[in-house]
Amino acid sequence: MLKMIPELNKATVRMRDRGQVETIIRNMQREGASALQVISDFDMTLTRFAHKGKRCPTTHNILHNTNLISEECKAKMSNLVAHYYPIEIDSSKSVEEKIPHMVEWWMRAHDLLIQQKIKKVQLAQAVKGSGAKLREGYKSFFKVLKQNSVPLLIFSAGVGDILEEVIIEHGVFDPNVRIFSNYMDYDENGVACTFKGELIHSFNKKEGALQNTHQFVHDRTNVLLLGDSLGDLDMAEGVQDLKNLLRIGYLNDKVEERREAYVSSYDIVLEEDETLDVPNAILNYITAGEGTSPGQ
Ligand SMILES: Nc1ccn([C@@H]2O[C@H](COP(=O)(O)O)[C@@H](O)[C@H]2O)c(=O)n1
Repeated sequence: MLKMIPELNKATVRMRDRGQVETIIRNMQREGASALQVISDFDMTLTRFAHKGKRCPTTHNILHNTNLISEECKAKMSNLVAHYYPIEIDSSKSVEEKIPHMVEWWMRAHDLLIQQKIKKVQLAQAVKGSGAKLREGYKSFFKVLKQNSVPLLIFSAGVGDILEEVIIEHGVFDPNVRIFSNYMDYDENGVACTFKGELIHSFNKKEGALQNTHQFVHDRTNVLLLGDSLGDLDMAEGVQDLKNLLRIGYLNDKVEERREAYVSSYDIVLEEDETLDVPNAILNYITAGEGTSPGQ
């Protein structure tokens, strides 16, 4: 197997149980593309965490960086990030402790955004040149999924409207891609007036998945899951009759501090890896020879 997927030997890769990873991948390969679906987080998972030493924006930050937002609002949004992001990634706090803070962060940020009277028609232009970058290797990732008709469910606590613009800008909003996220609602003049539906934040994806099982594809029982937070681990909870689940986690920030928690939770951990090399290699392996029996 390792010969077939040499990317698993990259220095950025950590695995708790290499044998188990190999077994899961082999099972998935045996059943092929027709049994597979991919469920992925978006910000800092499909998008880059950093580029040339600079942090890349999340979907919330993209809006922040545009001229659709006043300077006063930008300052307030920055203060929110400075206060709440350290809580989000604090390995000394439990998820239960973090949740009230996350709800507060998202609600305060969404209130600020709605006060800005953002027009839907301005979003595409605003996203262009915002610095949002999908990870290196994204073209191959989206192409292989599209060519093999493998559904990709993007499950994001970001801003869905912005997320869509980012993947449209990159030319990969393909018919097999479905998005489940926080979307804005617009009034009759096309001005954002509220956020629709239940709020999704980084640590309620399990509840979101269980309450929205219709968002998932049910006849594909093998799932490749990609995330960057411990809150992403349960994104496949909405899939019925799940058979094989391989969870790949990007560990982007505070690596030393969070390594243990990530390695004990994700099957494969990618440390400070700005590429999709490993997911791509696994996808290529699974989809290459449906029904064939690959060598070791
Ligand atoms: N006001 C906010 C709120 C959240 N964030 C970040 O966005 C990420 C959520 O999106 P996923 O696609 O990863 O689910 C989250 O991890 C927060 O750090 C933000 O930048 N601004």
